[in-house]
Amino acid sequence: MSKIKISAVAYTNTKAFIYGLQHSEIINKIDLSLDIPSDCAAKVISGQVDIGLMPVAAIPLVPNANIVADYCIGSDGAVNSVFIFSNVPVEEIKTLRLDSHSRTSNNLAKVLLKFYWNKEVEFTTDANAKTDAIVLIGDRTFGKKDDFAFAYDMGQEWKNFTGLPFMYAAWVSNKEISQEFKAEFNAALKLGLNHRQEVLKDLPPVENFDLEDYLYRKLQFEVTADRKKAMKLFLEYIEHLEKEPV
Ligand SMILES: C=C(O[C@@H]1C=C(C(=O)O)C=C[C@H]1O)C(=O)O
Repeated sequence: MSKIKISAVAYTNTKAFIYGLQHSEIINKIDLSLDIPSDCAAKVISGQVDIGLMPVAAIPLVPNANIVADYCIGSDGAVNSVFIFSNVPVEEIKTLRLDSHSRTSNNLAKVLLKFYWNKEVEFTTDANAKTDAIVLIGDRTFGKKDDFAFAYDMGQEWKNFTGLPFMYAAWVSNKEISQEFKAEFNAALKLGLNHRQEVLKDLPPVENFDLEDYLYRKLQFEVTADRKKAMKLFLEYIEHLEKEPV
């Protein structure tokens, strides 16, 4: 039987899931690659893999997309790894550099700036551009909050805006996946979440960053009804962004 190809995120937020997959029988039935989120998205969209930990903003681009697991990368309020870092308060941001690793958080920044903060901002993907503010996600943000005059946690800002939790990435397939495999996959992800203490033991400490708080409290991993509602609302806002004349 050919193996199911899976692309997972290479960040700390996904370590418990990886632990679960690696400590379950399912590891022999999958081809696992670890990628930055934007590459996860590209691989699921192109069909290079069958399942990916897909940035939710890019789910509409996946042919035959299906969420295949009960677990995700989410938060309810602050997540502590998805930021707008800025030299000026948000009211004064005129230019913002997006993060090439991201699909969801770049769009979340656009949605929040336009619909919550009512700001027209110029966005760039040019890594060398000098801007008032930047989007930064994942491990590269750990312990960096104090390096900037302003750090806006976008999980918290989304909660302030909508009252809802958030879902950054979900396990999405681009083809029919058997119930049997889905059940085994879910069980493996759950096993990983139940072994977060082991995961923590293997992580090198990070200055100015509480990894335990991150893995147990800031990150929330369940695909709940409210998180699905948030995803739907977020995707609607993204559509409105795209319909705006430039
Ligand atoms: C919480 C996070 O969630 C993520 C953010 C993503 C994005 O912005 O596209 C995609 C996957 C997740 O890794 C994070 O990376 O810090």
